[in-house]
This record gives sequence, C-alpha cells and structure tokens, in this order.
Amino acid sequence: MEKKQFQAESKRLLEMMINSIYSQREVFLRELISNASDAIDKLYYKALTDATLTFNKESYYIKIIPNKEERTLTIMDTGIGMTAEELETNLGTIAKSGSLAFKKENETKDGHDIIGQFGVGFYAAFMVADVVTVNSKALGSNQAYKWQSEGADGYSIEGTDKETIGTEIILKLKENSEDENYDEFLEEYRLKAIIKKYSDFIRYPIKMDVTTSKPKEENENENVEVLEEQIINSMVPIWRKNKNELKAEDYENFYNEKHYGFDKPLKHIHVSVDGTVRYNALLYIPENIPFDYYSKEYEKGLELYSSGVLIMDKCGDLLPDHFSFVKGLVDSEDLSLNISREMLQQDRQLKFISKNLAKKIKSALQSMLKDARENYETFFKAFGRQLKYGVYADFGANKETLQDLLLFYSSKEKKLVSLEEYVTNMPEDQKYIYYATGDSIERIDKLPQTELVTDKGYEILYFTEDIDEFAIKMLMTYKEKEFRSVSSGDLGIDNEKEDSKTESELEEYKELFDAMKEILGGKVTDVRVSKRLRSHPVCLSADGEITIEMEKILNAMPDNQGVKANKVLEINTKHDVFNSLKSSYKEDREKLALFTNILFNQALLIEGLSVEDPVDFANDICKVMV
Ligand SMILES: Nc1ncnc2c1ncn2[C@@H]1O[C@H](COP(=O)(O)OP(=O)(O)OP(=O)(O)O)[C@@H](O)[C@H]1O
Repeated sequence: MEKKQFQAESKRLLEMMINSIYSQREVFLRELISNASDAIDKLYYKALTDATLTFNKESYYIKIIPNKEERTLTIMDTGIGMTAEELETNLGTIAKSGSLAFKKENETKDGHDIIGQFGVGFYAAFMVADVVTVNSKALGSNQAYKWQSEGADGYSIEGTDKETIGTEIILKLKENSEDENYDEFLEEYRLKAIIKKYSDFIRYPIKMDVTTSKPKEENENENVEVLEEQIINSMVPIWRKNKNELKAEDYENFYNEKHYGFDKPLKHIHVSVDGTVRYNALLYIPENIPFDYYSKEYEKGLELYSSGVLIMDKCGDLLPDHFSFVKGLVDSEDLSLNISREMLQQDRQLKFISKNLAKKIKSALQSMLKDARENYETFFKAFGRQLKYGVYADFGANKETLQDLLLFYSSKEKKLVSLEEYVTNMPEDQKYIYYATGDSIERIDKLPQTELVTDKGYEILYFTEDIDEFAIKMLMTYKEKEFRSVSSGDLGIDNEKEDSKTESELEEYKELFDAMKEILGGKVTDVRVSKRLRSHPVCLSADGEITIEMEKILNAMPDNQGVKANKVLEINTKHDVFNSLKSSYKEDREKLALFTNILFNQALLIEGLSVEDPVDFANDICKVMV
C-alpha cells in the first residue's frame, strides 16, 4: 500500500504557533536570546575540535538594541551565523531545530548545554513583530544573507552586506492597539526586567546601551544623561560553581540579589547531582518568616531553570508542604519541557528531584539542630508550626520524617527540647511522655494538673500552639513511649499508698460526689477524688480521646460541630475547701449547690474556658462573701 505524507497547512500552523503556544508575549525575548546563546555555544564546540579556531570568551556577546524612532528591536549575536541554506532550513521549516541536530552531532560536555530543541522558539518573534529580518553571516563564509518575513505569507532570502560573523534579528514592532502596547519592548527598564527574569544566567554577556546619569565634567554638581553600554545579566550561575570556590557571603549575596528575602539565610544547601536525572539546586532556609507565610496567599515553590533559562518562577511540585518555607532554585538539563517551555511534559523527573531535595532539606535541618542550636531555634520559632502541620497532614504520612525536627518547651529545662532529648532524660520508672496544653508558658506553669507529674520529678512538654496536640495525637508514640496529657484520667504514675487511700476515700465520699454531679447536671461526666492535685482545690480532666484543649480548638473552628470532651471535676480531698463541702453536704444542701457551682466555674477558668453565666458566677461569689 502506498504510504502518504501528512500535509501541513503551514500558514495556519504558523498562526497557531504564534498565537497559542506562549501565555506571555515577553518570552519572545527569552527565545531569541537563547538562540543567540546557542549560536555562540556552537562556536565554542567547533573550537574544541578545530585547531584553526580559537574561542576567546571575551569576544562573544549578545546585544539588545531598541530603537524608538524606527520602532525596531534588534537582537544581535557574535555566534556561528547561518548560511543561506541554514536560513532556509532552520527558519523556513517549522519545528526544524538546527540546534537539536547540532547537539546530536556534537557530544555536549562540561555543562555547555545547547538550549534549543523544538525548532519553534524563533517564531515567537511574530508575537510582537510584523516584520522580522534576520541578517546573518556564517562562520567560514564570505557572503552574508538576509532572511525576511511578514509572518504567515512566507519569507525571502537574499544576499546582504554584513562584516562580522554572527546574526542580527531586527523586529519591526507591531502597531499599538487599544489592548496591546508593543512600545513597552523599546523601554530600557522593561527590557532589562525581562532579561533579568528569564536570561540572567545565560553564559555570555547580554549588553544594552543604558541611559545613566553622570556628573558633568565641567561641573560635578550637575548631572548629564549619557548612554552607556552595560551588561545586564549576571551570567555565572553560582549553583554551577564548585562548592569549594564559594564563600558563605557569596551564597548570602545571591540570596539577596534574587530577592528571596531581606534577611540573612540561616543555611544554604548546595546540591549537584549527576545521576539518572542531572540537576543542580541551591536552596535556602530563611531566617525570617514572610509576612504572608501562614496565609492562603503564600505560594510555595522553587525557581525552575532548564539549562540556565527560567522555566517557572514558582514550581510548587518541587517542595512538600511541610518544607514550603524553603527558597531557592533547581536547574536541570534533563527536564522534558513542553514546547512553550512553560510546563513539563511529564513529572517523573520533578518527583525524583523533589524526593531527593526533601531528604537534603531534612538532613540540613538535622545538622543545624545538632551543630547550630541557636540558629535552629530561630528557624523553629518561625517555621516550627509548619513542621507540626506536616506531622498531622496527610494522615501522618510524613510523621516519621518530621518527628525528630520538632521542639517543645520543657518544664524542667526551661527551654526548647527535642523529643529525643526528652526521652533520653526520662527516669527509668517514667512510662509516658507528659505534656500540658495552654495559651502560654506562664499559664501552663500555673496549671494545677501539672502538680503530681512535677512532684514526681518528671519533665512536661508545654503545648502552646493549637496544632501541637493534634500533631502529637497523630504521632501517638515516640521511641515506643506514648504521649499523655497531664489532664488525662490515667497518668500512669504508681502511687500505691495514695491510690489505696483514694479508693477508700472514694467509697466514703461517693454520696457527696454523686450529689455534686447531680447539681452540675450534664456538665461533667464524673466528680472524683483527685490523685494529681497538691495545692489547688479543684481541676478538670477529661476521660476519653478528646481533651479539653482539643474541645476548645475544635469549637473555635468555622465548621464547629459541637465536639465535647468528657469532663471530670477532680476534687482535692486534702484541701480545706473539701471540709466545707463535706459539712454543707450534711447540713445545708443549698450551700453545697453554691460551692459546687463556684468550684466548677473556677475549674473552667483555670482551664482557660469561659464560665457559662458570668452574672450567676459573680452573684454566687457575693453570696459566700456576705
Ligand atoms: N541567532 C541565531 N544564530 C544561529 N542560528 C540560529 C539563530 N537563531 C535560530 N537559529 C537556528 O534556527 C533554528 C530554529 O530556531 P528556533 O528558535 O525556532 O528553534 P530552537 O532554538 O532549535 O528550538 P526551541 O524551539 O526549543 O527554542 C535553531 O535550531 C538554529 O539552528
């Protein structure tokens, strides 16, 4: 059977190319600069194998020339140039990439990687230009050629005069319309910004004449505006340099230049991987928290470069949520880009890179915790909450990764400790990791529920953030030790003498407690002799999974479902107040009701809960005063 060739309607194809590939017009400049850089790279490669050629880096550059009078923008390079045939094949055929062919013919080495691969970038010029003129003189050729096109109608090629080897592309900008202003591509500041954004790390200098203000020679107090040729791009991607060549301040300067933050980063992580997916990454742990960090507006992500050209300025897939505070970039030659270079064809490489980076970030944080404690604490104060969310999120999928990065304030050490440090310091007879929740360290310090645990000499972790207890519930255990709230029913503290006493006391006071429970209606599930109180008369504890702190947090949420903890009113039978309860039970039931309500409300206040009826409470207090 005869095989037929697909026909392409090249006019339509070009129109589609011009109008539908790129989401932003400004990338035309990125594409033309990348082509210019490729053209210089090709000279470099030729020089590697051709002894008659010397590649003197200083003589190679790209120049951007805006001309407001003519409304043209010229991109010129000192690269390899194109012959008439090359102009014909490379610019006359959509999807023909001379650069890809070159790359295949010449093994790429030492990171000089050619950018072009699809054979479409050049046509991005038609997004902003009506007429595109390419004057080019190829290496080894005496004749220069001019390629010219007005877009879909085709192109012409003819001989022209050009002295030097290389290419200049002259864009005759489109007329401005109501919606579009093409003049912006003639403005120095705009061109500079686009170059900085996408092409900052193109290896060769990108030059432009820039208006600068200088003191007059004859009178230094007066300024005069002069045009001065400047190099716009920074050229050297610091992440491609050898780590040994770089000092801490080089990394810091880069952090500030890139506007990752105004602070001084606490740590940098420089990664070069030469495996299945080759990539370089430069990551930073910031010191200060961005103002919108814990808001919906904050967007996580790293800059993603492919061969030094910016592809995405916030690639979220490169960072897990729990490390969303990390700033920096990844550069890889091995990404399978889509034709617009705005997206990736497949995320396999991204997943691979992001998994590796997460490991690097974790070990960098661990080493900071070990070797630079002060820095780590600064970091943790800013971003610890995010790590705790990470423990809780995704049903605890990342809890193992994150548990050793957590810090909590310790009742004993009076500073932040890690779970590892807590467990190492546990006396042998201590069964659980104890914690207490409250609004602040000062308030937890005063919580009556902590008395027994503190008396035993055990350390208590203070949970002052909403997420703390939820994260710990997700963790369940650390090094096989369970977490226990100091308010929980069973503290697991052996105290035989006390325990037997409370059993008999319980019998003795059963009737009194039942009466008190009745007075409180459904507000408590039980009234009990407290095993944990020492100096305070009452406290609340909770039976079951939901603690009082969790009740508070859940009820403060927008989708409050009225979750309640099973509250238990604990009474300190050694406190003088208890005698008043006993006598009122025998002599005056009204008084017992008054005392019970006051004690319950006090317990609520100590817990940081609000009393149900403040007026009733105030009246009750007055009653005992008169
Ligand atoms: N300034 C230039 N100097 C020399 N050759 C050039 C220049 N610009 C373009 N070319 C040639 O034209 C070809 C087509 O360019 P085009 O930008 O359309 O595609 P590409 O750069 O190969 O691929 P991509 O679409 O990935 O950018 C290039 O591969 C290159 O061979």
